[in-house]
Amino acid sequence: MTAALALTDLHLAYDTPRGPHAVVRGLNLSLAAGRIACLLGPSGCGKTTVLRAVAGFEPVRAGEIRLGDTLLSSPGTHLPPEARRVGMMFQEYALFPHLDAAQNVGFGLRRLPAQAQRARVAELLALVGLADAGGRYPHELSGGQQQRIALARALAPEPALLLLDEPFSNLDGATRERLTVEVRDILRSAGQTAILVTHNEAEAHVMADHVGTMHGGSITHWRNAVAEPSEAHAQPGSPRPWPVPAQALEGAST
Ligand SMILES: Nc1ncnc2c1ncn2[C@@H]1O[C@H](COP(=O)(O)OP(=O)(O)OP(=O)(O)O)[C@@H](O)[C@H]1O
Repeated sequence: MTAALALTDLHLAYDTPRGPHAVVRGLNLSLAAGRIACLLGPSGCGKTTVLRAVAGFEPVRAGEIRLGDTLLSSPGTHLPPEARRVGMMFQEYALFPHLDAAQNVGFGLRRLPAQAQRARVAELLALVGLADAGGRYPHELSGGQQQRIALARALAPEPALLLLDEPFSNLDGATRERLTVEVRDILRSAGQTAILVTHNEAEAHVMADHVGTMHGGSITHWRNAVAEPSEAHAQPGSPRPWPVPAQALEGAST
């Protein structure tokens, strides 16, 4: 089940031979279940570090990270990555080359009975528009198709939160634009809470409900994105109304 995310007065730092290097200083972010936020900001401002901390790869120096009712991280708490129900789709998060598309998608489902696994894999392949590609190996797929399989793999275990770090940056311009819209519609139809990191402002506004700009270790601006309603979003029963009313601002910054 998708869940709300809250980062409260978050402080993150790397240990270096010269002492701790503070990267994130007092960052606050609040994202309702089913919403997509995007973090924008200059290179080196700490966007990836925030995602790494949410995924459980970096400890928290101060503040806390909560997903739904679960405290994921605080100075005294660190849930391991595999216990967080956080999925990841990263640019460099390549598919396993020796597994076909269906096996890649099913990778995180090995605890399910075989029949349930097969059904879930088929559902995910259909969701990303590659129902017939299950038997193909990564090298037989285009870059855009590989990223769609990577998205299916990330969504398969039904993460409460999905993190996307520059997922389209290896793709050519046209594929990138098309996939941005496709991925947005898939996430919205799944009602998936997600955070996207990108350098591309246009991409941020197409993908996200909220755009946070990072500077100096915190989010200095948080605004609702303005984009055309997607078809998926316009369906009756869609998890969220569109457009998001301007007054529904739900993130804050310090
Ligand atoms: N393992 C590490 N050890 C020490 N410093 C690090 C480490 N990883 C990142 N940093 C530093 O932390 C800061 C934030 O890095 P981060 O990768 O989060 O930035 P970013 O905003 O994602 O950048 P980009 O947009 O270029 O990917 C940078 O100054 C970087 O040099």
